[in-house]
Amino acid sequence: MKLFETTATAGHEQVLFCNDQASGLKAIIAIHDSRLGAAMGATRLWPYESEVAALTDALRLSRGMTYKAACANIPMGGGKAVIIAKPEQKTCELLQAYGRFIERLNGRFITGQDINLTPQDVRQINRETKYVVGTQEKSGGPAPVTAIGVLLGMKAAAKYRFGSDNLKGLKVAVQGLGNVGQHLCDWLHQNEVKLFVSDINQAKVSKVARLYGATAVEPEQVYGLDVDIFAPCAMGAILNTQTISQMKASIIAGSANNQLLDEQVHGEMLTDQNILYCPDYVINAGGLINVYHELIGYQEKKAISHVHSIYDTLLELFKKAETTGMTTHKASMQLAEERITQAEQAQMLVSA
Ligand SMILES: NC(=O)c1ccc[n+]([C@@H]2O[C@H](COP(=O)([O-])OP(=O)(O)OC[C@H]3O[C@@H](n4cnc5c(N)ncnc54)[C@H](O)[C@@H]3O)[C@@H](O)[C@H]2O)c1
Ligand SMILES: N[C@@H](Cc1c[nH]c2ccccc12)C(=O)O
Repeated sequence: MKLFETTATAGHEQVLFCNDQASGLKAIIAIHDSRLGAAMGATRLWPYESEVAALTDALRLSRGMTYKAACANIPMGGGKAVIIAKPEQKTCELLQAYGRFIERLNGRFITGQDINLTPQDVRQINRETKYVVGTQEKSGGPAPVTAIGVLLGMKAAAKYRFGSDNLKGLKVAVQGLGNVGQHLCDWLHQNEVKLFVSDINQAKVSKVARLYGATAVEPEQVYGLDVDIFAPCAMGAILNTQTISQMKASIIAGSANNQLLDEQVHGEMLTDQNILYCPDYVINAGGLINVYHELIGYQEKKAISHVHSIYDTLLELFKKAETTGMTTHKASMQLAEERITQAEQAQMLVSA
């Protein structure tokens, strides 16, 4: 892998490889763009099969965070960190060593909880650095608010595609019943949708099926279901040639990051199949919005009202994509770039 070429192509500013021999920590912190402010991005712990896979994940996710912040009108940059480890290799020493690396960045990178980190783990990191947001004690954890954003995004898509944002009676399939997925199912149940759910964890499927009268579906069957909306809330790269070719849904609206395996190829494939795709970093920005509000003095009402902007942003993007003929993904990238340039110019005017 050509490191400088790869990182420069996607516009990354800085990538840090963190080694701590004593605790065995191996982490990568990717700062994609800090033109508008410190780079924000949660930390994921994952037993990557190779270092290249870890770096690739950090690079893709950090770039997504820049676009997520820009589309949500958050004056911050984008970053992401990955710790290469199995969950059972997590120790207090390892997390604290990681915290010291964050602290040394002196506020250039602000992080928090992502996959395989618990609130207790974040507390360990927090012992060594103040640059942590999204804890239970502060804004209360991002997942419930992410789910609200996804629900609003789904409503915007239904409005655009079906003429009404009332979801009642629509068939919705949710893939992944984790922190976000379960909150989303609760909202969807309240909105009287016909719910189909899948997860690789059978206990979660049984719980959600029982709570909300949802129909349980085998993980591999979720793509071909005859539903109106597909909500991917598990892992990335699930929108690929094999899965898209099975799809009957008219709308894709879910929380997972990096849903498109190949942004261009699979973005276009969705358009060709007349499937309205809600760009992941636009619809799943609720969590980022919520933790960002900690930095400006957290008030729940203000944070939720900010999350409501996801609805209008998506409607704007759907229109832009339709009138220009570009994919919704491309339209959202353009919107992000435009907002970053505008905000940068405004900052230059203020400092001149
Ligand atoms: N938590 C947030 O606030 C937030 C914000 C933005 C984006 N996201 C993204 O949303 C997704 C879900 O986040 P989360 O916090 O709920 O994670 P989570 O780890 O709590 O839940 C993920 C769920 O997906 C299931 N899963 C894994 N592989 C699967 C498969 N092949 N088929 C079906 N289910 C599978 C897991 O068993 C788990 O229940 C992730 O991609 C995450 O990056 C989360
Ligand atoms: N992980 C979330 C947002 C998030 C949660 N906690 C954080 C802490 C810092 C920065 C971002 C976050 C996302 O992908 O959007």
